[in-house]
Amino acid sequence: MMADSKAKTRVAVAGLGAIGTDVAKALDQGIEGLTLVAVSANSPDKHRGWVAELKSAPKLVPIEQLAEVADIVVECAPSKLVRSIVAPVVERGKTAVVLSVGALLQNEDLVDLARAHGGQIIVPNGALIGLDAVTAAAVGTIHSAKLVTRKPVAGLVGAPHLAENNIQIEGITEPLRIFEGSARDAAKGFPANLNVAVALSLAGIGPDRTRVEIWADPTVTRNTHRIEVDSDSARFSMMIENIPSENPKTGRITALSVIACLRKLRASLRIGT
Ligand SMILES: NC(=O)C1=CN([C@@H]2O[C@H](COP(=O)(O)OP(=O)(O)OC[C@H]3O[C@@H](n4cnc5c(N)ncnc54)[C@H](O)[C@@H]3O)[C@@H](O)[C@H]2O)C=CC1
Ligand SMILES: O=C([O-])CC(=O)C(=O)O
Repeated sequence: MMADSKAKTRVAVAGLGAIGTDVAKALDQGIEGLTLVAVSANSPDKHRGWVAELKSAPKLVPIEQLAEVADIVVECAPSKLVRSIVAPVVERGKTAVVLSVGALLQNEDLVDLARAHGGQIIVPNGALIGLDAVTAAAVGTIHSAKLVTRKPVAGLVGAPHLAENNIQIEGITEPLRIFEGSARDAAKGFPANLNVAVALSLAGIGPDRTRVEIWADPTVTRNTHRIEVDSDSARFSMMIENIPSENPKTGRITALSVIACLRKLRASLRIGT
């Protein structure tokens, strides 16, 4: 017998930008076992038209209300809002899917909060490749983990690290290494660009031991991430070249990764860790 809508897990999307819009539309198109019940936007009036036309017609509510109406809240908002979106969710023993992973480092107690209340924080692969292999290797011992990111200039402008260190990238004609250091420092210096570094570090050996290099590269049109991991079970390196979405800082595959992650939650066949 088919499960009726009452048996479906209720999902809400916080932030209707490059990622959130695609995720909300995919949920509305149908994901096994899930139903879209609410969305949040900074300027609700801008979104009222298309949201009302969705089959599910989710409510447009402020982020503070999402945890009350949904079982799963997908955070796709600016990183400064992570705490206000995620805390009420995990406090109720519910699930938060977090995209602004970089901000988890300044809000590590959210994980404790989730543990204390039986909630869960899920970090999808997002724009990165290989977190399944990294989490598997981390069951054993990872000796080293490194991320090398190359982005077109448009994917990096405005990052605090550039202003703080007086680094000019507009108009460069050759690749320029603009950062080398830990994932923790990469997240501070590039809060809207380097969620991938923090995701890799949380999957593996943590933000202080995970090394990161960032290049502003006028020769690439894609956000390119290469991970290199050496462990007692395997050595691997993988590269992903992301086509930017309408937000040049965000790869198109990020929203697809969230959709794939949501599909896995209730799918009858689940592939990959
Ligand atoms: N984990 C990963 O691999 C990746 C993570 N990200 C991160 O995911 C987050 C979302 O990324 P994008 O969708 O590209 O950003 P975006 O800037 O396109 O969208 C964010 C949306 O949140 C909205 N917003 C702002 N204040 C709000 C409020 N008070 N209530 C509701 N909505 C509000 C904005 O108006 C905007 O539409 C960012 O923090 C980004 O850094 C981005 C790419 C990859
Ligand atoms: O890590 C991020 O925040 C975004 C990113 O590099 C990408 O989309 O390729």
